[in-house]
Amino acid sequence: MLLQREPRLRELRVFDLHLGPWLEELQTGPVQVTAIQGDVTQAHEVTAAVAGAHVVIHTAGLVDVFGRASSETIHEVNVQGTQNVIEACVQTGTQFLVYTSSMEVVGPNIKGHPFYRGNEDTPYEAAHRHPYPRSKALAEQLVLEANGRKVHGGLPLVTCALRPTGIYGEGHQIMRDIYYQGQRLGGRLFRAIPASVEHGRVYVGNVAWMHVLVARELQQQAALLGGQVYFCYDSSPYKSYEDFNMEILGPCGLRLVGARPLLPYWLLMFLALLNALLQWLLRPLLLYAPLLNPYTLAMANTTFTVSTNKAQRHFGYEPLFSWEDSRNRTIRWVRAMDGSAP
Ligand SMILES: NC(=O)c1ccc[n+]([C@@H]2O[C@H](COP(=O)([O-])OP(=O)(O)OC[C@H]3O[C@@H](n4cnc5c(N)ncnc54)[C@H](O)[C@@H]3O)[C@@H](O)[C@H]2O)c1
Ligand SMILES: CC(C)[C@@H](O)CC[C@@H](C)[C@H]1CC[C@H]2[C@@H]3[C@H](O)C=C4C[C@@H](O)CC[C@]4(C)[C@H]3CC[C@]12C
Repeated sequence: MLLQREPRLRELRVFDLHLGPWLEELQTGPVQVTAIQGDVTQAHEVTAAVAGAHVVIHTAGLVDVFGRASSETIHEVNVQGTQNVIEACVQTGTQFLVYTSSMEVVGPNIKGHPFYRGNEDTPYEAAHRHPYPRSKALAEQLVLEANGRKVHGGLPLVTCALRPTGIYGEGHQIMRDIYYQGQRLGGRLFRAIPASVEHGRVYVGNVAWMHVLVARELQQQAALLGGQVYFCYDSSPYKSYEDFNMEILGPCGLRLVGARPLLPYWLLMFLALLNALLQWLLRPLLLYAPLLNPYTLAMANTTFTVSTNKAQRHFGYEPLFSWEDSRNRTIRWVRAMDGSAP
C-alpha cells in the first residue's frame, strides 16, 4: 500500500524474519524495494536496517495466544524487539516511528470486563496475565515513552501507536484454520459464543491504510500526533467473533449450527482447560495448539468493541475499503484457498 499510496516514497525496506516470494512482485515499479532478512531481537541487525530511513513502521511481532511460543520468546520478540527498533531510530537519526500495537493492550482484561464501543479515552482497567497482551502493552509503553527523545543529530523522535482490533482479510490464518475445521465437520461450525457478545474486527487493508496515513501525517503534525494512540477501525459490523466469521465463511459454504451456544460455558471452559493440560503433557513430543484454550475462550466471550473517530480528527483517516468491499475481498481469498487444504 505504501508503494501505491505514498507518492514521496523513494525506498521501501522490508525487514522480516521470514521473507516470502511475494516480495518479488513488489520490485517491479520505480521505487526501490529492499528486502532484508533479519531478526528484531538482534539489535545490530535492526540498526543496520534502519540506518538512513526517514520513517519506521514497526509491525513485526509474535502473535501467539495458542501456546506455540514460550512467554520468554514472546517477550523477547515483542518487547526487546521493539526496544531495539527504538534504539536503532535514536542511534541512526530516524525521527518518525509508527508502532502496530493492539486492542489487547486495553483488553479484554483478566476480570472479563466488557469494553462496549469504547474509545481511546474510555476508562478501563487494563489488567493482563497472558504473555501476548502483556508484551504488547509493554512495547506500546516503550514506544510512547520514547516520544521526544533526541535522536542522532539532535532532533526529537516522534512516535505513535495504532491499536487494531481483530484483523481479518486476505492471509488471515485463523480464518483459514476455522474454514478448514468447518470443512472437516461436513460444512458445519458449532456455536460456542453467545451472539450478543460483540467483538471488534477491522479489515487488514484499512489497518494498512491507517499506517500509511499516520506515517505521513506524523511528519506534518508531530506536536498533535506524537505520543498518541489510535484504535484502528472501519465500518465492519459489530458482531460476535463467530457470527462475524460467518459473514465470510457462510458464502464459502459453511453453516453455523445453533442460535445459542450448544454447550454451557462451564463445559467449554472444562474442555479449554483439558486442551491446555494436553498441550502441556504433549509438549515434549509434539506441539498441540488448538483454537480453544482458556484465554481464547475468555477473549471470545468478552465484549470488546470500539467506536471512535480520533484517527479521523487527528489525521483525516477514513477507511479506504467499505464493509462490502472488505467482505468480498476476504470471501474471494477464502474461496481461492480451496484445494490448498493442509
Ligand atoms: N492479527 C490481528 O488480529 C492483530 C490485531 C491487532 C494487532 N496485531 C499486530 O499486528 C502486527 C502484525 O501481526 P499479524 O497479525 O499480521 O501477524 P503475522 O504473524 O502475519 O505478522 C507478523 C510478522 O512479524 C514477523 N516476525 C515475527 N518475529 C520476528 C522477528 N523476531 N524478527 C523479525 N520479524 C519477525 C513475521 O515473520 C511476520 O511477517 C503484530 O505486531 C500484531 O501484534 C495483529
Ligand atoms: C474456540 C472458540 C471459542 C473460538 O470462538 C475462539 C476464537 C479465538 C481463536 C479468537 C477470539 C478472539 C480472537 C483474538 C482477538 O480478535 C484479538 C486479537 C488481538 C491481536 O493482537 C492478535 C490476535 C487476537 C489475540 C485474536 C486471536 C484469536 C481469538 C482469540
